[in-house]
Amino acid sequence: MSSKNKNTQLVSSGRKKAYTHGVVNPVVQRASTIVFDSVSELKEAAKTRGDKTLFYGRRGTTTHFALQEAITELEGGEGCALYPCGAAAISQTLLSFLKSGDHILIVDTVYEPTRDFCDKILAGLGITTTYYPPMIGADIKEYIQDNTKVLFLESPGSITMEIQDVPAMVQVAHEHQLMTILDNTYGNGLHYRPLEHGVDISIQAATKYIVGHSDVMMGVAVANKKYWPTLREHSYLLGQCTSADDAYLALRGLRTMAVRLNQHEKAAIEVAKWLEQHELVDHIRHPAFETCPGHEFFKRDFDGSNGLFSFVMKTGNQKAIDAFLDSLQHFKMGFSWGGFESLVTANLSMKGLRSQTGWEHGPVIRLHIGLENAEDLIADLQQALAIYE
Ligand SMILES: Cc1ncc(COP(=O)(O)O)c(CNNC(=O)CNC(=O)c2ccccc2[N+](=O)[O-])c1O
Repeated sequence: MSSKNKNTQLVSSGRKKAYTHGVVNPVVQRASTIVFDSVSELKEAAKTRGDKTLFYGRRGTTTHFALQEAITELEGGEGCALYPCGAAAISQTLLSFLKSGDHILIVDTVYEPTRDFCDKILAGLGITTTYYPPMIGADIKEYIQDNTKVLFLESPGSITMEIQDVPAMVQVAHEHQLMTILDNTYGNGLHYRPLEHGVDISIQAATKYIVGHSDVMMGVAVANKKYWPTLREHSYLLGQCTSADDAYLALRGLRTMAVRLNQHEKAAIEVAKWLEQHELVDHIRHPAFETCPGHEFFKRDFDGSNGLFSFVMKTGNQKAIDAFLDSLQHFKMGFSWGGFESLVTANLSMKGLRSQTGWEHGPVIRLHIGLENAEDLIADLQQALAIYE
């Protein structure tokens, strides 16, 4: 389904009368205990307790069911599991399908806490990880071992924004009976739907664009028909649940996600174009720009971009970076993105963030372009770059 049709879907999905009781939004149904009036009623509920049936708080309530339905439709899957944050969605999804002795392939540009989870938790469970270069494509087959179970992708990659050739890699993975999981926080279901490209499970930090207001932590994982039953049951056994209030706020964010993303995309391209011509900037790492590795795959596979991109300075040192960051007024330093506010993070190098790919460029500055006026953001960058040396 194209993104423009998705606009209507984002307004109408998850609004069954059973969830809304006749008003526009779902009710906020907070619960631990669900009570039953008879043994037969309890037995009936137990039969479908994992499938949007009121049974126990940990299985969710109608508020959760409404959000799960909407995100399942957004990503085009069989079912959606909810988690307390994006990192939990990643770690608990991996734990749902791996056992000691297994081996996994993780893209080298993966979000750093995902790397830490693999190196510090999975390794301790006897699960080994190999990181692969993001642009490897079908040559991923060279990395597959007899005990490899999962190919994990994140496209674009964190901070350096490389877009992967997902269909080519997924084809090789499936030829070798691997499960494929993709961190789709950037693609958000509106601009990229991994399951349409053969991926088995799409994960998002709903914390970002789905919630869209920097006030809820949440993760979501949408699986296809083959993997949904296991994901649903194992996320339950791992005790993964979220509050009805957060589910309500995430669904509320979803309703305006298309409109917000239009503005994020428009302003980010305007700011990136201004930075592209700046004498201190080496190149732009925005998927919609030819200077971003994998731009050809973005053009082929994505329906749009958002407020997140990086740019690379020709030169710089920590002192210059710190002075640049401190002088910014509208761009705030903070560990997240996808809300209405503009944010900035900077890395002098990619040391410690990559193990398979070098970084032969200058400092990387990552921006999240919020909903402020683009001219104001450009003026802010202009004055901060003026003192950069
Ligand atoms: C692609 C992707 N996938 C998962 C998550 C985690 O989501 P969560 O924050 O809801 O757990 C995120 C979180 N995004 N946050 C950021 O990128 C901000 N930077 C960090 O969180 C970060 C980066 C490097 C090292 C440590 C951190 N950190 O704050 O933990 C993500 O970008």
